[in-house]
Amino acid sequence: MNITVTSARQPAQPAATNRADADPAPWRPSRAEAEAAVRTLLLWAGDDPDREGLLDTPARVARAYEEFFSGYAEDPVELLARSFAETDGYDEMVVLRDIRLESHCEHHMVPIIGRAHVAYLPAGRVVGISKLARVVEAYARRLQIQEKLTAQVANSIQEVLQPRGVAVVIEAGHQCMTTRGVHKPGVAMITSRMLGEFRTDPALRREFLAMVNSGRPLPEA
Ligand SMILES: Nc1nc2c(ncn2[C@@H]2O[C@H](COP(=O)(O)OP(=O)(O)OP(=O)(O)O)[C@@H](O)[C@H]2O)c(=O)[nH]1
Ligand SMILES: [Zn+2]
Repeated sequence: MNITVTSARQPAQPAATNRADADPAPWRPSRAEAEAAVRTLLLWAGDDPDREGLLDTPARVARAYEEFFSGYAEDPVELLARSFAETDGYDEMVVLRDIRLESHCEHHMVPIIGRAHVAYLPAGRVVGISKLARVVEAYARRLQIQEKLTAQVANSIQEVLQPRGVAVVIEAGHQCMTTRGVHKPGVAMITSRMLGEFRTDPALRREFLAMVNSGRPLPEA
């Protein structure tokens, strides 16, 4: 594998620099520095990073982190920018239920696994449904707390698509509560963010919640 070693502090280039929810890092270490940090953690855990089984582990962990945290390079505004107006006046709720969610808790950097349900009430334009799942993914693949993740997904859809309302429910298990700390398996954290008509109209909110039928067992981690 080719590793480019650079000691220069590179300014991070978060995609959404114009947005209030952007999380700009002041600089990013090089790949080699990231791998060296993993080596330090292996030593600190009590193992030998030079034994055969661990030789490639720093590089593997760096690659895994690239995947886990690829959301920093995604711009949800861009993802939602393409919308369609030819809907013959469709103005009922559009619901995407059971979007698998894989995120990492910002306190312990361990997985948050669950599902998201996203709905909006079109005001003229609709968006490709995969884009709603991509927005969930763009925010989930960052270090998160569930409340912020839920708000970010709803806010970005509202801001870009400007529908009559947006509803987001996220149900997830936090491995920082199951594999460490308080050790309580089977606990689901449920968060919701209702905007526009979903916030002001209780019947609409009930209709959405009935459709998503939250509370079923969470997906396996
Ligand atoms: N509100 C909220 N809390 C979270 C989320 N993910 C993890 N937490 C909690 O964040 C808290 C961090 O608390 P601290 O006391 O600073 O950390 P800690 O000593 O590791 O806490 P314990 O997990 O209780 O062992 C814990 O209570 C976690 O359960 C989340 O998405 N939202
Ligand atoms: Zn945690």
